[in-house]
Amino acid sequence: MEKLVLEGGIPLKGTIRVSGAKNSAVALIPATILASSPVTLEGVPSISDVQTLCDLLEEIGGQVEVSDEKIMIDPTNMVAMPLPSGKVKKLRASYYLMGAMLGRFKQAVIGLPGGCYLGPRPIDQHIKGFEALGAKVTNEQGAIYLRAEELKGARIYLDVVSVGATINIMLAAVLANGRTVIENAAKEPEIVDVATLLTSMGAKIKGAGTDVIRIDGVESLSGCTHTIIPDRIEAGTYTILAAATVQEGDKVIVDNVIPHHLESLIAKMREMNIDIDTNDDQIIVSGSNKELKSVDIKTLVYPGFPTDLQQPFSVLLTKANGTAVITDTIYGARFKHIDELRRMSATIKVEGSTAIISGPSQLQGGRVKASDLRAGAALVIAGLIAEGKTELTGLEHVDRGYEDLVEKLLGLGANVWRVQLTKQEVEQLKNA
Ligand SMILES: CC(=O)N[C@H]1[C@@H](OP(=O)(O)OP(=O)(O)OC[C@H]2O[C@@H](n3ccc(=O)[nH]c3=O)[C@H](O)[C@@H]2O)O[C@H](CO)[C@@H](O)[C@@H]1O
Ligand SMILES: C=C(OP(=O)(O)O)C(=O)O
Repeated sequence: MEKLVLEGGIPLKGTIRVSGAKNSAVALIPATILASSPVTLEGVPSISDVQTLCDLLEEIGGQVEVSDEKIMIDPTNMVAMPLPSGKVKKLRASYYLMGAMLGRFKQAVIGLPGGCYLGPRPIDQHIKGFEALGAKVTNEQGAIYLRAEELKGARIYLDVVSVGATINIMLAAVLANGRTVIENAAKEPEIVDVATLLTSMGAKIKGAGTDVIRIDGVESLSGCTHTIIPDRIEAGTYTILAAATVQEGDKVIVDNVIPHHLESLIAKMREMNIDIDTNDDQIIVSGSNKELKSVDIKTLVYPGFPTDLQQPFSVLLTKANGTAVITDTIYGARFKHIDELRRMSATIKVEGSTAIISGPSQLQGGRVKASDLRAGAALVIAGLIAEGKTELTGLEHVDRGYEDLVEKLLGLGANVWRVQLTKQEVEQLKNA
């Protein structure tokens, strides 16, 4: 086990490159199960969620070859092996094995997923979709059993706009007989990315990126090559980090971005008085002497402000003048990082699904722990703007979603390093 040590207060500048999107990669990898020949994915981030999914595909007989941001997956010899526990609990996106295996084998046994604990994260809409397509679905001792004689296209209205349910139903429907219509579908860019891969494999999908998706089932799907979109959440994290650390006269360039994916964030940052420009594939944050203004944010489904950037953004708000109100309408309990920020001297109150930040305050370095992935990202930013040193544990969460974090931060001039925890520190963490 390791901790990340961050020296606070160093102004950052230069260029930071964004990797392929975690939330696309973790859906595209299971989607390859549906093909009858090898699929190559390009721009795959080297993060632990990707590694875990590749291991799971190997467990069911897939052949996976990884080289330099490229993964070749040969699904030819895959079988409907049950995956009731073990690695499936390490990540949220293992739920995509349900849709993909049901689609290909008409049966699957998959353990309930893990991932960030953000309050309850039900999968009832995924199951409603599978059942509408003709599957019998049961939950037996923490594993979901799915079985269908035949999958038949259906009209499915999602009661909640869900990224996971939209993608999972697409995966199950592409090889079903007839037409499936998903109404009230999620519109996140990752859904479009998955639809693009499936279409290259031969699927017939219309409307991905809108709230009605139509899928006409086909007989079979074949291999192809697909390049993953850039990670808008990683890009947003570094844009926030840039605004928090760049000094007057300097710039931070966040490279390999689709700026359109981050319009809600960019608009809020401009409201705060941050100098921010975009070109085709970069976001440029320039340092200035302008006072940062507090803004309120409310997380919403895409294209609204992403819940995954709420925690990093809360750190930037501790530097702003005035009172900021953050409301998370997607995950009302996504505030575990706030206790740690308070420990670092931030003035923040949490009331229900709202956090109220009074700024500005100068954060102080300290020992803090990441409770989940974006809490970890938030605390990295906090450590970089704090006075003194910060030691961050819980890195297994951060490693799920940020490729080469230390190297990328060093590239901007930060002083950060990873250190092995002592036995005593490991004990202290276990007892905390
Ligand atoms: C691997 C992945 O892509 N994870 C992302 C995905 O998670 P995930 O796909 O799990 O999130 P959803 O979009 O499904 O969740 C949105 C909301 O719907 C609720 N819900 C969802 C499904 C369901 O069957 N029933 C139900 O009630 C959830 O509790 C939540 O309140 O989208 C979230 C919202 O943008 C992001 O924070 C996660 O980073
Ligand atoms: C919540 C997240 O991930 P997951 O759904 O994989 O837990 C995230 O990426 O912020």
